[in-house]
Amino acid sequence: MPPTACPTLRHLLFVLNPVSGDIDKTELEATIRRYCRERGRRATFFHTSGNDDLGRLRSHLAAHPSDAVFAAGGDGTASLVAEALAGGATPLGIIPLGSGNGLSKDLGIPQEVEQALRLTWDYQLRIVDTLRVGGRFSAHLADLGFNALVVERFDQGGARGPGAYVRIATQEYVNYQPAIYHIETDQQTWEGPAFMVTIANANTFGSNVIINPDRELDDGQFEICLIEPFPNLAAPGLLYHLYTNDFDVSDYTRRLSCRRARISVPGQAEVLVQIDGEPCRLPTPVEVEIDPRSLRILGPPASA
Ligand SMILES: Nc1ncnc2c1ncn2[C@@H]1O[C@H](COP(=O)(O)OP(=O)(O)OP(=O)(O)O)[C@@H](O)[C@H]1O
Repeated sequence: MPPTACPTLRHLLFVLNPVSGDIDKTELEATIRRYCRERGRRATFFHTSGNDDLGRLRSHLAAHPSDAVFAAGGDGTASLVAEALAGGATPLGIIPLGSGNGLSKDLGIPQEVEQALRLTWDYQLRIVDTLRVGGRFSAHLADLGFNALVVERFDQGGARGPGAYVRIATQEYVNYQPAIYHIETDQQTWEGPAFMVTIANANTFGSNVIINPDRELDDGQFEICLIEPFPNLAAPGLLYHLYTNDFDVSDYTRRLSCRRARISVPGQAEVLVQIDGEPCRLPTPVEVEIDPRSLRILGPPASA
């Protein structure tokens, strides 16, 4: 018998992104249907179109309430469903199908479909913070600078997967010019050049780079994680620290913990930002604020 905090989820909506990942979605739909039927659950489906999905999903949820909504796609689909559910009582589940799947990894959600589907009946409910970055919703990580540029190029290109990301990152690194940032938080002010500026509600990118170690999705604060310009010779050491949970050890990193921040780039009226894996251009200054405990998420049970 599950604890009362985790009621049985009978009607599950799956939001499917037909173009994410390399998996046949017709077969996936049949797998989900069968899995749920065998366990006495009802599965229904909503397909994203790439056009006003947030508005369409909100209308669908208002007309057809369900006990949980699973995002079956990459980080963009997880963030879309998270935004539609934020502030409400219906929890988000994630079936990771994208290239990175950062939010699902941060939550410890299994990366294999049948294992992730276990969360339809065996889960722990988490209530996490979300962010507003320049008025846009973010559940996971947003950034300005180098990674935002790589994500934009990746988005514009046809190739998917971690290999394509690494190839683009290597090409862009050669001529990359760090910008100057002016950052005011509710705690402090910092100004200087930065290779990248990450606005982190969570810990880890889909690439497994740990940009914000030892912080929680539900700690009521976020971090601005700065990587300052570094000489080429320092790159391997820096990467090593980023992959080994040692962000603060490097000479080229610093973190600002806060609840509110304003980020400007002197001389620039707008700036490229990636938010939960999707690139966009935002007017400066970019205002960031936290919405504490605003999203319910199905994570693996503590015993998993
Ligand atoms: N039917 C569709 N046709 C074209 N694009 C779509 C469709 N549905 C969603 N999209 C677009 O897919 C993007 C989100 O993709 P998502 O992040 O879920 O998967 P992915 O890109 O494969 O994963 P990752 O970001 O991990 O590489 C959004 O830009 C969205 O507009």
